[in-house]
Amino acid sequence: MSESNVLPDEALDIDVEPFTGEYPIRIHGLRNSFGEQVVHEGLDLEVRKGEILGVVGGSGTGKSVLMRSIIGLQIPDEGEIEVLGRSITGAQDDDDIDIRSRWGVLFQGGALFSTLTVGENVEVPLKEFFPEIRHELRHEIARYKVVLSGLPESTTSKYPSELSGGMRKRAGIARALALDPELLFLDEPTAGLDPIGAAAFDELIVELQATLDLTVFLITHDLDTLYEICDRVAVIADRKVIAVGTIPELLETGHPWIQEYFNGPRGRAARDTRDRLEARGGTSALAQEAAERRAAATKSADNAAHEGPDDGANSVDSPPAAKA
Ligand SMILES: Nc1ncnc2c1ncn2[C@@H]1O[C@H](COP(=O)(O)OP(=O)(O)OP(=O)(O)O)[C@@H](O)[C@H]1O
Repeated sequence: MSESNVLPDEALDIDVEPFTGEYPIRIHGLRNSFGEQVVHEGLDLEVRKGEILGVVGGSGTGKSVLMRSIIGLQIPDEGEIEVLGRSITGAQDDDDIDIRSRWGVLFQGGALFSTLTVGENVEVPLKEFFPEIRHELRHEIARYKVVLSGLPESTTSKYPSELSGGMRKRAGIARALALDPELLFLDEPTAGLDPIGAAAFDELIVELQATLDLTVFLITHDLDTLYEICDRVAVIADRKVIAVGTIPELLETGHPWIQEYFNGPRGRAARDTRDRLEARGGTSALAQEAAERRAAATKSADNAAHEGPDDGANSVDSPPAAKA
């Protein structure tokens, strides 16, 4: 990293005590509905500090709605959501320190502003929450976040349309990290990426989690991601979280959807790769082999479906299939 990427310690010297409790996200008795359709009913979930929690469930089971509820974009019918020790459901607009500055979000499509450069996109939350930061420092922070997300520094001045799907996801991560968040929300981050890009993105998430001490809420259909980087997995079915734990713990529940999801052919393949490579050691080797297996899966899926991958904007995969 160049000298210019080193930030002064006081760059984002915001007067907020980091959360020190055990569960930065607590949800109790959540109910969400759209007209007649009840999406969640009596949903409970606790996310542990410092974990990467994978969130899985069939298509339309309400994973994204759950994420939107946690970050205050969806007002629930009932229930209590506490984030970083503060009630989201009871939050007031004029709360002194805006809780939204303490999380970063990567939405499914990346949701970058197409008319802004990558650097300007990263600067958007900085301008919103810290308008007093002088613009040179803001540019510097943006450049730093771009590099932190594994992109060349030159990407800062590029427009989203000039980037590959994988680069756009990384740019989305750079923006999600703009405010040095404690929580990172990712909605299907590897969907639409090529297999090697998906494996590299998994590695990025692990690195960021470890170096920035993040708690990560990760919605995914990608079995490799679940096996390789998630500490625990929460399964949504029947309008609630039916189980949460490590994958071996989930398998002990005997729930048919869980069995089919993790013990189907793709689930077994993901697990075998993980086991083999753990025995050998080394996450890079693991990522490489998983990438090769993903490439093979992609090829066979492409042959079967005769469909090309999209640009990642709205890619949704049906469980129990692994991400193609
Ligand atoms: N704004 C909305 N208005 C009406 N219905 C909605 C709205 N948002 C979500 N829904 C419905 O809520 C249900 C859950 O949607 P959600 O996007 O959370 O599913 P999901 O589990 O993330 O699915 P997928 O895995 O396919 O992305 C769906 O049936 C969806 O149509």
